[in-house]
Amino acid sequence: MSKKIGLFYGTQTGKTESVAEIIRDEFGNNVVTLHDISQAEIADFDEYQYLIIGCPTWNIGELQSDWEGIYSELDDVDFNGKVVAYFGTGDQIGYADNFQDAIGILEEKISQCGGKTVGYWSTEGYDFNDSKALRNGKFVGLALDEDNQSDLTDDRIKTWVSQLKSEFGL
Ligand SMILES: Cc1cc2nc3c(=O)[nH]c(=O)nc-3n(C[C@H](O)[C@H](O)[C@H](O)COP(=O)(O)O)c2cc1C
Repeated sequence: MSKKIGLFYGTQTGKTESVAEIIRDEFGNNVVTLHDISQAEIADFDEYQYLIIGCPTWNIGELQSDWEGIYSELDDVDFNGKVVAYFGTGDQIGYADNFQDAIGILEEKISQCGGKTVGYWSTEGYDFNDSKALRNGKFVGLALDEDNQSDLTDDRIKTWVSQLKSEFGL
């Protein structure tokens, strides 16, 4: 696996960061480089053809604050030719009407800027009312719920990373 993948995540209380590390380790072979979006610059996206974007949903349907801060600058990034996967952490019980909204918001923007989305994920096994992260009945990326279903996280990551290896063509 010689291709490089940049994983850009934001986190408020550390859950999305922990998940990012598990995803990196699951890929193995040092293919994934982590970037905390609070430390990253927009030019860092240019380094990669393959991207993984991680964002928790905060404040009832909002982006995590560091992603919020960089959101308008995403318009200046040329995502054409880039293959992009998304994962989020959220709380399907506490925020059932806005579960995982953040990855839906980011995917909409990045695909408008040319990114090709991969890594769609079934809604089977979740219980929520609504989400901006839905596309044709699927989540736009891996939906994790550390608040209510942390016991499922490792298996979900294993399955999704295996799917991504194939979709990235690694
Ligand atoms: C005030 C507050 C608002 C939240 N809003 C949402 C929400 O709208 N949708 C959702 O799915 N999760 C929501 N969550 C849950 C967080 O997204 C979840 O705990 C997440 O794993 C936090 O990730 P982090 O530790 O990386 O910041 C909210 C949590 C809090 C405390």
